[in-house]
Amino acid sequence: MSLNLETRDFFLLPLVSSILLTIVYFLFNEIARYTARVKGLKGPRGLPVVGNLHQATAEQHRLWAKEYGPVFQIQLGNVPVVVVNSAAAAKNLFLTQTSALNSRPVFHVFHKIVSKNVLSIGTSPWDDSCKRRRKAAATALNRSKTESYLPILNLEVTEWIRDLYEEGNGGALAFDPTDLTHRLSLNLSLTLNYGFRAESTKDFQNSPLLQEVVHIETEIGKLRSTGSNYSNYIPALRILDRIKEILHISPGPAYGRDIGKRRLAYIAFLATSKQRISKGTDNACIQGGVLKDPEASNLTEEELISISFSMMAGAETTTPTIGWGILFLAHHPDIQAQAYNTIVSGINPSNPLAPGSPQVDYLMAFTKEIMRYYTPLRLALPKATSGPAIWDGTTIPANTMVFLNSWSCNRDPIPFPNPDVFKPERWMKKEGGQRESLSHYTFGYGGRMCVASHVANQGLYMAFLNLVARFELSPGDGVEDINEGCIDPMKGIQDVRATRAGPKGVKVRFVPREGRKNIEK
Ligand code: HEM
Repeated sequence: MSLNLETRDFFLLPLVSSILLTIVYFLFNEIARYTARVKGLKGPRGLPVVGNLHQATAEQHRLWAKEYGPVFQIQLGNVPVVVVNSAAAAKNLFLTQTSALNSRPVFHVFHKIVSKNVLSIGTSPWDDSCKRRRKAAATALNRSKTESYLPILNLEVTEWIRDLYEEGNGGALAFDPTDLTHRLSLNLSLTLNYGFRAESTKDFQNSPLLQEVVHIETEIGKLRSTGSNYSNYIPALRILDRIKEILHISPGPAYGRDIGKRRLAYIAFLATSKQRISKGTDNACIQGGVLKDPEASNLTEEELISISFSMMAGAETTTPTIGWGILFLAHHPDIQAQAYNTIVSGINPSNPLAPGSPQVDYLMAFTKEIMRYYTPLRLALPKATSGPAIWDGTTIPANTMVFLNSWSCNRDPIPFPNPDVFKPERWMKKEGGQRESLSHYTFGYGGRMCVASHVANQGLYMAFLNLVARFELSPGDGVEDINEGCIDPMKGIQDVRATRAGPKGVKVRFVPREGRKNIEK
């Protein structure tokens, strides 16, 4: 009998102590979570331990703004996050108080495991080095430099059009264009950044380095994601991850470390750029611009690599934006016809990119409206306060994480009346030209806004312009292809928790307007 009791105690004691320890941990953790909140700012509290982690989507934040006001706080595990949801609030915080809201948060997974040594600009907290890197990249990508990149954009878009023609067998077959669009985006990033590209689809598929870049960028996107990677917000999960790694149950942090190391292979691109510049055989490109800029001569090797990382990350956002645009056009023959008619009436439709061709206002307005309506980066990139900021009398302390809900700002009825209606005309002046005073929030806002907005905007415009001028688009024949839900910015989204809001891959038919001749021009 006594032996039995001892045996039971042997098993009971550790069990009871671990249950007690867990309870104590949860109690202390809940106190920590409670005290971490921004004092005086309303917001949903969510569940114990996870807070609002399971609800953290841009659309949910937009709905909460109706209840808690345009600026409120959520809690991701232990971390309070201030969410900014209206155009006026964004102006008040990110523009009027820029210096307090210029930083980026430090995440456990990305900053301490994946990218310990070199950070891209978009993930760097604000300091002198970040300032230098951002200035160098912004100079190489400003409005006037964008002009020198037009031939690159033209070449890539023309190749993409040819690919769409070939893949669809001249309009006979419907197909999902995501892969081809991804290649366009990646080639754009490579050429813009380093001045060289994959010459053909074959080159692209056969190059282990390019295939590696595609894989690494996709994985980096996941490891950077603010909506997943729960160990960023729940410290206990970090211990569990480590245990799983030691017991070989899952790769755990080792996977992130490996991806981070493999990303450093992009140094090979940088070395090629440098060689070409020293031989005088370089083409206009961002790295060339940075390397030749006397003001950027003090950049260290790590800072140059950081700029490379930042440029490659941009490719990931171009693909979903073009993806939505293609689907929208395929399902809206009316808008397609209007866009085509404005091209025909304005410039030669078979060569809309001829040098000197005037900008087609309706197509530029269409480009902006696609960006507003779908908002591919719905929570922009996470920001952090570098000093105290004030909202409506409440102090948001330094080192608080802040989300700009671009999706919600783009649905703000004050700058955008009837925000749920797709209306390119909202961007155009009655007397012609664009309404320069109006801007969407898709490139972010304030001191850390996208440095490549001019180039990205021009690239998207050229893609849509060529698409409409060359093809008549229509949905494929499958049930999913014709379902109108696929162009709904909420129902049609591939993964609502992903950082980038891309469409589900559905099929589209690209029928050439004037047959092969038009494509070859
Ligand atoms: C459709 C295309 C693109 C969209 C929608 C987009 C959007 C954004 C957004 C929302 C941010 C964060 C802004 C903020 O925090 O306020 C950002 C930052 C950034 N983007 Fe883009 N981007 C695009 C293309 C690109 C491209 C092609 C490049 C590079 C060539 C690029 C380079 C950057 C960099 C370096 C930053 C970090 C800026 C900083 O932290 O100071 N982006 N972008």
